[in-house]
Amino acid sequence: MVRAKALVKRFGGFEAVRGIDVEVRRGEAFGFLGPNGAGKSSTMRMIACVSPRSDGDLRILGLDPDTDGPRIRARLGVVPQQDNLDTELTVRQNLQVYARYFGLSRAQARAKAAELLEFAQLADRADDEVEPLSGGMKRRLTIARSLVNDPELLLLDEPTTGLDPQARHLLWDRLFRLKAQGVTLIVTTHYMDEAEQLCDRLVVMDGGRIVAEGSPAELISRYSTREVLELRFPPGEEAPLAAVADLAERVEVLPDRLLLYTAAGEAALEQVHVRGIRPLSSLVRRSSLEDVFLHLTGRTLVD
Ligand SMILES: Nc1ncnc2c1ncn2[C@@H]1O[C@H](COP(=O)(O)OP(=O)(O)OP(=O)(O)O)[C@@H](O)[C@H]1O
Repeated sequence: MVRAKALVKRFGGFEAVRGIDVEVRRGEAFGFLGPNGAGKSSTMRMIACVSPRSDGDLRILGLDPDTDGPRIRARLGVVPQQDNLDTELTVRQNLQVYARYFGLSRAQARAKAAELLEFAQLADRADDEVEPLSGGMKRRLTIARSLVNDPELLLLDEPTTGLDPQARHLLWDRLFRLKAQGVTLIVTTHYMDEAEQLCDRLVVMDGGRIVAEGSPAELISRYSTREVLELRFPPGEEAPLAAVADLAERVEVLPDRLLLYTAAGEAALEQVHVRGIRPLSSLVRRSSLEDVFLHLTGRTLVD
């Protein structure tokens, strides 16, 4: 669906995307995970054919965006980072008018809007204005609108940023449904849990480069241990790093806590107690993509 080789995006002298190789296969959910400024949106905009590449090779659906932009765009759905719904129109009209842009007849546009209202679980709000909708509803409507042309490939830039947990889960559920229908998804996100939930494969980006690639499970087993013991200490107090360093394969020091990477978190915690170390709180959890990112870059995803 997408093949990028040594893909570069420059803004003046600044390289936002610094020679990345990416391959997205039909039917998969593929993710770009990284912190703000990693180059995710810049990459997405090149794939969406709205921003030309500066260098390297890019094929979308086997076509070249430089020469075949309109043909590619006709087969894509794009959900931008900011909702750009038409607030002059009702929920239903947003879908119908957009469907007409894509060349559907009036009757086809009406039928398509009805189908997508069901999909977005907005049928009961069909004739309401857009403005009073919740953030999650607006997001679902934006996604529904991106589907009017039955796209093979759907690009979602930070689909759930700013939404509450319930709204996020509802939205993920809609995306799972699309995937089950065979739509290929490409998602950018700085939420590790979103990447873990949604993506079959992903690349971790930082500073315009890809720093790791694989399935969430592969990345976690390659770059982290099975478990993590988190120890929190009072603010301003120096964490007893030397006293715990031998209890883990690796220790990360964050401003408010120590992270001990180990296959056996409970056993390590027992030793912490045996040694008379008294953290404010402790937690044993499974490793996540956040730990992968921390290991690869020395920074947390959301600072
Ligand atoms: N139009 C532009 N002109 C100049 N610099 C830009 C432009 N768009 C993006 N950049 C810069 O390129 C870098 C990558 O930005 P990009 O938006 O691709 O990152 P991102 O990973 O999507 O981050 P975010 O999560 O904040 O959207 C940033 O340093 C950004 O300031």
